[in-house]
Amino acid sequence: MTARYTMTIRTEFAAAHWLRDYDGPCNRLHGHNWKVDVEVDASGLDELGMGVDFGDIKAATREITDGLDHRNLNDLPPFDRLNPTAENIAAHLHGELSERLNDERVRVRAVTLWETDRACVRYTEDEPA
Ligand SMILES: Nc1nc2c(c(=O)[nH]1)N=C([C@H](O)[C@H](O)COP(=O)(O)OP(=O)(O)OP(=O)(O)O)CN2
Ligand SMILES: [Zn+2]
Repeated sequence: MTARYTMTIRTEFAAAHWLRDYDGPCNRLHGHNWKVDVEVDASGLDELGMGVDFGDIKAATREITDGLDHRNLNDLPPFDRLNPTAENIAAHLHGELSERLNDERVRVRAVTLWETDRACVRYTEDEPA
């Protein structure tokens, strides 16, 4: 049996957005306090007995979300061309985090983006066969 450890951190940021071509009030500028849950898998432990230090996951996440905080997402790449839906934001965060954290032992498993307390998207990617 192979051990797998999944670390999860949560952080948040505040940002405005509006949805292009959306038939409803979300096509007007409005804001959310977005919550971000990041799940990271490790296939083993380091010399300290950690999969990945929670602090390292938080630091990598905040490095990205600091650029989104108190901004209008529609003004920022890639959301100046890609609709800033929870789906697209979660996928974007997953890609940016994977570049920072993935290595031979560590994989970003999922990013869950909470748009409100009642609605979230969880983004994952299938491993290539
Ligand atoms: N699958 C998705 N659905 C919706 C998204 C999205 O990103 N992905 N986004 C929105 C809007 O951004 C909107 O701001 C959120 O709307 P809603 O969930 O209706 O938020 P409310 O707080 O108004 O919800 P109530 O629970 O009805 O009060 C819409 N859909
Ligand atoms: Zn919204």
